[in-house]
Order: sequence, then C-alpha cells, then structure tokens
Amino acid sequence: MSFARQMFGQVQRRAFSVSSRQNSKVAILGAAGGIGQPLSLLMKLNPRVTNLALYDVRMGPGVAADISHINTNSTVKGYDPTPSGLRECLTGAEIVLIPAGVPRKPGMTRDDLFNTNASIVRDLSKACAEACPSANILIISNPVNSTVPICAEIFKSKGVYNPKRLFGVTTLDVVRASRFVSELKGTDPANENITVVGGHSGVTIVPLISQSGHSDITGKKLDDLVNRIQFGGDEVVKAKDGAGSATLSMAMAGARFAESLLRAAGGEANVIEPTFVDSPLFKSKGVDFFASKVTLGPDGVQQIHDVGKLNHHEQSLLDACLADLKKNIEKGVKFVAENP
Ligand SMILES: NC(=O)c1ccc[n+]([C@@H]2O[C@H](COP(=O)([O-])OP(=O)(O)OC[C@H]3O[C@@H](n4cnc5c(N)ncnc54)[C@H](O)[C@@H]3O)[C@@H](O)[C@H]2O)c1
Ligand SMILES: O=C(O)C[C@H](O)C(=O)O
Repeated sequence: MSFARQMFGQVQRRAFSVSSRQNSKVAILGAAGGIGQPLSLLMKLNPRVTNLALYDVRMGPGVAADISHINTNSTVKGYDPTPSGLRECLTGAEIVLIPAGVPRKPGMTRDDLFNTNASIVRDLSKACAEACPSANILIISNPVNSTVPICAEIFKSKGVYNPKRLFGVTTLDVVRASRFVSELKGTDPANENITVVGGHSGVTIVPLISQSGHSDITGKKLDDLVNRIQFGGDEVVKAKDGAGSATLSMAMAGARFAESLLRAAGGEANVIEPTFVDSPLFKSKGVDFFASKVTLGPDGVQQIHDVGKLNHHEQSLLDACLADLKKNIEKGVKFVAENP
C-alpha cells in the first residue's frame, strides 16, 4: 500500500468518495518554512487536494518544483513574492493555511512573537479578504490567540467576515495530549481522544483529562501531565536550542485539520475537530474567541460544542485561561485598530 493510501486510507474507503468533488485548491502561505515544507508535502499526498498553491517571501517556486515531482494527481504551483503572485496564489482557494511568521527561541513566550507576526498575518489576511473572501482560513502563525482576532478584524474591515470560515489551528495540543496520555497509560494514542479547550499558549491551553476516561491519573501525575500538555511547545523549543519550534508535528496537525475540513466539505457527517473560533461560549465574559470541539460542515463551523462537565481543578484552569485569553484577543483587536 502506498504511503499516501496508508496515511489517507480512511479517505479512500469513504462512500462519498474523494472524486465526488471537482476542485479543491489549497493554498499555503509560508510554504518554504519549517512547517510550510512538510505541510506542503502532506497536502500533496492528500488525494482530496486537486491544486496546491505555494507562497512564501522566499523559495515558494523552489519548494513547488520539488513537490510537483511527487506522483500524485494534484497540480502544484509556486508563486513569486509579489502582490500579484500572492493574489494569484489565493484566487479560487478553498482552504488557506497560514504558517508564515517567525518561531520562538528559548526563553521567549508566543506573545513575544506578536511584534513581528501581527503585521505579517494582517497583511496576508488583507490579501485573503480581497482574493478569496469565502475560503476557510487556517491560522497557524503565533500567537494564535491574537493572530486569529487580527484576521477577523481585517475581514470585518473589508466587509467579508464569515466567523464560520476562520480557524485558529490548535490541533497540535490534542495531538500532544493523546500521545502524552498514551505514554503514561501504555495505550494506543490513536484511541486517546483528549479534550483540550481554551487557547494556544501556556495556561490558556486547558486539557480536560476528567472527560478522557482516565480518572486514575491523579495527584502529581495529573499535574505533570497537564503541565506537559500546556508547555509541550516549550519542550520542542528548548530541544531545538535556538533553531525554531515544532515544525514536523505541527505539519501533521495542520494537515489533519485541513483534511477534516475537506472531508466535511465532501459531505461527511460528524467531523469534529478542536479549533479556536469566534465562539459564543464565553462572550458573556468578554472572550470572543475560544477553542473547543467543533463539528465541521460544508460551510465551515457547523456546531460549537460546550466544554462539558469540569471538575474543580479544571474550573480553576479555565478561569486562569479566560483571564489571559481576553487580554490576548484584545491585543490583536487593538493592533488592527491602531495599524489598519
Ligand atoms: N499553531 C500552532 O500550533 C503552531 C505550532 C508550531 C509553530 N507555530 C507557529 O508557526 C509559525 C511558523 O513557524 P515555522 O517553524 O514554520 O517558522 P519558519 O521561520 O521556519 O518559517 C516561516 C516561513 O514564513 C515565511 N514568511 C515570513 N513572512 C512571510 C510573509 N509575509 N508571507 C509569506 N511567507 C512569509 C518565511 O519566509 C518562512 O519560510 C511561527 O509563528 C510559529 O510560532 C504554530
Ligand atoms: O511552541 C511554539 O512556539 C510553537 C507552537 O505553538 C507549539 O505549540 O509547538
């Protein structure tokens, strides 16, 4: 069995069939980066993708030339780093994945990336709002808690904001959570479905282990597990020792999220992914974006799931999360107001 068939085996077996949709163009902005390259590779291996459009401020056409030799059916094109190149890359895109921006170095928080990445995401969001206002926009660039609101504000300013089509990619948090729990319990991570809600940085990442069926993980073991899920990114930043942050696991997580959207667009029911979206769950507390389980449909967000039952410890984690998240979101909104 080919690698692509193994990886997307489920896809091949579904009754609604990959070929039932004529055209699925996926654009990646930041395609030559540490995440962008393996993410582009994984999207090239996805049989649901018909056109792969790769853009970066450097080497977009180079990465595209390389990936285009892979013998799957999709066409691949790399675009020059010019306004017209970017527009052409985005035109007709169904999904736009955005990992453009700088990663952390040891000692930095994700918020320390704000000064550089806010304007990158703002400018790329403007291009998306103009060239592909109806596309699903998947923000990977950190700090996600602020860059997603930045994108929303830009789309609002252009009169094309559709909250059902904007996603902060928090998939890596649940990927990590299922792996870390499986390591503790000696189980298959594929069967560990751990709910993680909130945002994507430190204490805003709230794992809900009580909902996972592992009530035997308690005390220090539980505290260590929660801490490892919240600060898993730091583990990678430290190990890479100044050369960046998670790229390969992130590429897998981004490809999984894009695949879920494509499955939902193809008519599959009950496609559920955690993601950071414009959410009603905590708007009464002034928190306009929140990550929780979301059912995806052909129109993007179909249903936002509640956080469910929390124990006392999880409620205190959630309270800490909401306080930080509110500030992170406000920072993004303020940035666009002051730097339109
Ligand atoms: N959401 C998550 O879970 C998650 C996980 C890992 C990393 N990240 C974030 O993803 C971002 C990228 O990480 P990386 O390791 O790939 O970094 P990287 O530096 O390896 O790659 C970033 C790429 O973006 C490109 N780029 C910069 N400005 C651009 C612009 N205006 N238009 C198009 N391309 C542009 C660069 O040329 C580079 O190729 C970082 O902000 C990182 O913190 C998020
Ligand atoms: O930790 C980082 O800075 C990158 C990313 O957000 C991650 O969770 O790995």
